[in-house]
Amino acid sequence: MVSTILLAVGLVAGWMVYSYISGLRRNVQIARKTGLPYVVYAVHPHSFPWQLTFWIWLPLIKLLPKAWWEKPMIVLQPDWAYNTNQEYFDWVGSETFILAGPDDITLFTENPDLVTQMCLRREAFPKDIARYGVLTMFGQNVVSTEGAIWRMHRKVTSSSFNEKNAAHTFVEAIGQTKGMLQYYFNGTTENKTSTKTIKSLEHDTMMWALNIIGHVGFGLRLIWPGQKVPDDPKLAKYGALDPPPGYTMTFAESLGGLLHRIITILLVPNVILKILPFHFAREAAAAKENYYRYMKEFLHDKVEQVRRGDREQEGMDIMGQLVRSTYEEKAAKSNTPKLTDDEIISNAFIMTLAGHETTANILHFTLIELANNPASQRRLQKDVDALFGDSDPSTWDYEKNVNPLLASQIGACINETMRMMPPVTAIPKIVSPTSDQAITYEGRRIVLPAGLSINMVAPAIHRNPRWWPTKPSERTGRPTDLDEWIPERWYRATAKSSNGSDAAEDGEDYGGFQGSDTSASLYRPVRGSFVPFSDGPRSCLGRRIAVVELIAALGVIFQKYSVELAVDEWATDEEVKGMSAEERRALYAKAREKSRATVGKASAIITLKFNGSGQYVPVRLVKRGSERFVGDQELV
Ligand code: HEM
Repeated sequence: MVSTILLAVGLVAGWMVYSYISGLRRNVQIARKTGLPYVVYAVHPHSFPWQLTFWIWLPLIKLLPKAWWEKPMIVLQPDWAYNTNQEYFDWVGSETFILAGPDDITLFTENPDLVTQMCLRREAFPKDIARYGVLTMFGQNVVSTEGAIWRMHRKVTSSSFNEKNAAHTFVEAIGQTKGMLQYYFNGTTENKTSTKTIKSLEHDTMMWALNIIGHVGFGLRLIWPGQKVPDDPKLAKYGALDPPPGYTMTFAESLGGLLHRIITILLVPNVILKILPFHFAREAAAAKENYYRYMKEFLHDKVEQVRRGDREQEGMDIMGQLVRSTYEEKAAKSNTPKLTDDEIISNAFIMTLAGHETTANILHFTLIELANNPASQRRLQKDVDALFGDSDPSTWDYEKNVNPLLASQIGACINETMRMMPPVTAIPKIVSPTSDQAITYEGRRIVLPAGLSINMVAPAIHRNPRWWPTKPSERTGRPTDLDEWIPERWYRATAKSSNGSDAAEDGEDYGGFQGSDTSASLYRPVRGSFVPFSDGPRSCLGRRIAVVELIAALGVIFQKYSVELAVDEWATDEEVKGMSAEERRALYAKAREKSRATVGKASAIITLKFNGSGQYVPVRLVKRGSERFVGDQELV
């Protein structure tokens, strides 16, 4: 008996060693055959065992002499792309390389030409949808599918993304930003010169973006604390600040909980989560149950509305579009593939998620960076004054103002935040599983094997000094200023030379906004070197909506207010009042140093943010003219 067990254990161990060695050999051969630079690792950073246990191994590896691990270990760390940017590519000495491990092999690139080829040739380089399993908890959707199924999801979802709805979004974003200001100033912005210290900016910008997409996308009226709940009982259910009867969470809480615990929810079935003796597990299960129930009822109401032939008068009515594609009489009778109820809910979920977290992160980081960079903030206010003067934001006209806003310091700041902190840090593609694909790289023809994983490393692409105009940093003395948030770089002249990409669009209309992501009056990056929204057929469907929300919010906030870092950690308000200019300058420098360090610790769980890690940058909104720090040109 014992010998049988020993034999079985020996066989399993032998098989594991054999698979490990043969897997590693095979992947190294594949990497070598491409002719691209490659690195070999005993463990692949994307492998499941490593992702689960890296926190045990990394400190142990660090016990070895630093020279052995310092550079090679970069790529094994989560968020290396954001935390170390160019460093690993510099160490490998190439803008593109292959990492071969025993159980996986991936091509990493920060080369704009390659990025463009891979984004535009959708069938040759489809999306690596296996990486999006996390977003399919309710069913398949436009983000998580490929091929013919994706076309069906895209066709149904894209029709709402037009300029009429962008204009509607502009108005709603103005209203929600006013709501946020009222909330910060406890109901009245009239006589107060400053808010209290705000520690919840990440949460509040999420709420701002959720309220906008909730209304524009789904016709829901989500509100700020202190605002009136809508009279319509159906709408009141989603906007309520306390859970309505039959629910244990508000709609916003259920979505927030779902996003906060998304990995737990994906890995552990709800029946188990519910019986686990941990608060976070029960909270995760409750969030999923509550959200699913809200959406089921919402779906049910929409189906009834569609059957009655009613249509929303304004807004994108994303749920209506989804429901009509399946339930409208004509669609119901046809034999074309249709979305199931769970796929409708899944698409609604993904639109809500994609439509709020990303945009919120950009507003959050832009506000922090404007507080860190008072001169840039003053320039932004000058542009807002020139565009709008004292006029009431409710009278601002979308068509007249959208291009001037995008061409102003507001556009420059948004671009700069998306360059430095792209919400989606890794854009995953794969070489078509059915055939090898040739690419042109640095003038050479390279053949990539079918099925190879590809990772486009957005933060590195955005900071690559070969493709971005740069100069030595005035602040740090480093040879490039690309690791610093400097919106003024967007006023540099656009270089005539391109990266010579010969990749062409396939000419098909995949819906959504067709124009450029950045203003023609600002610096135009080489194609493929600025991809916060990706590029080509699978690029972001909501990019116009996102940018419109952001320009509206920054316009409204900075017309009347400035944003400053709070310094409570070092000095009371009374102490600040008594300080000399020199002392205030030193104090603000300390706050800026801490703020920059905190922003540097952001991590990418779905999108780049603080991810509930307890980190925050404290700020205050101050009426213009009453600033303690940022209004003083001599100071900063
Ligand atoms: C600053 C804000 C935003 C950023 C940086 C951003 C970024 C991105 C990126 C990089 C992708 C491609 C992901 C990939 O290929 O793996 C994407 C896809 C997508 N985004 Fe956004 N996004 C933003 C806002 C929005 C908004 C507001 C919406 C909707 C209201 C939205 C809806 C979508 C959808 C539906 C897709 C999938 C498109 C497809 O695969 O056909 N996004 N986004």
